[in-house]
Amino acid sequence: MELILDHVSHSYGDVTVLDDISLSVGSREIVCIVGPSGCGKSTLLRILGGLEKPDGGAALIAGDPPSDSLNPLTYVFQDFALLPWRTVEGNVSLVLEDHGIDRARKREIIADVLARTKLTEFAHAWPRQLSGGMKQRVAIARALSVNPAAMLMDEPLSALDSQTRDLLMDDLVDLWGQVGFSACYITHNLAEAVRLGHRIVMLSRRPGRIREIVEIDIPLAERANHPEETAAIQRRLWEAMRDEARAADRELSNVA
Ligand SMILES: Nc1ncnc2c1ncn2[C@@H]1O[C@H](COP(=O)(O)OP(=O)(O)OP(=O)(O)O)[C@@H](O)[C@H]1O
Repeated sequence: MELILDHVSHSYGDVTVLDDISLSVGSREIVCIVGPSGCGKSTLLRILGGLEKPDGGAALIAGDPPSDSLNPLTYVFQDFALLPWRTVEGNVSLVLEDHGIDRARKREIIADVLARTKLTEFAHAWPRQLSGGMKQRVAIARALSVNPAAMLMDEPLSALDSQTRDLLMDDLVDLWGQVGFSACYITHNLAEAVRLGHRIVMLSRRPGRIREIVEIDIPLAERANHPEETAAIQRRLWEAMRDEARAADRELSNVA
């Protein structure tokens, strides 16, 4: 299954947020979207997920989701969005309800995703007992449990400290090696994009237009062993983005 944005434009009132965006997220592909504050990254993700209808162009899905997919698209948010009154297991089980799955199969799916996200021993813990990194693992386990064709990830690691973020990036790389998920992954953090993205789509400041698409052909699992190449890509992205990021920052502070 492929997610496609075809010449998408969008405005809120008089403010044009996205201008003529065309991109695709293929099967087993992680596409990272980077760009200055307010350039429309979250809007793009909502349009891709069908939560918002674009003013111009179209969000399309080509091909079929995996046959056992319960939900073709799932979101992972920065703030984890866990229910505090449900345990880890209960939070995952929530998204499996109303799909007509029998209890044994549900238990099997939950055990599988908790194992993949290294949460087995925390199955009965409450969200308040977990660190930020663990909470985000639960959110990722929950997203994976429906076997989505693609995950829509809106700055999933940005609420975490840098060490936890590094650990979770390693976990996401491992997970991708195991289940080969597809994702559209929004981030402010270029190091994250260079570590996790098969392709990086760089947007201009608002109205967001595609400035550049960078394809990284170093396999995800090997990137940690190529610090010089990845640092060079990150530097180049930052050089291309710096002036726009500064201008966007000034623009936003003027508004405030
Ligand atoms: N529902 C809405 N109604 C009106 N304006 C909106 C709405 N959603 C977003 N905007 C505006 O659209 C612009 C783009 O917002 P969006 O959140 O998509 O950008 P972003 O690149 O994700 O921002 P950031 O990097 O700061 O998270 C911003 O100026 C924002 O204030």
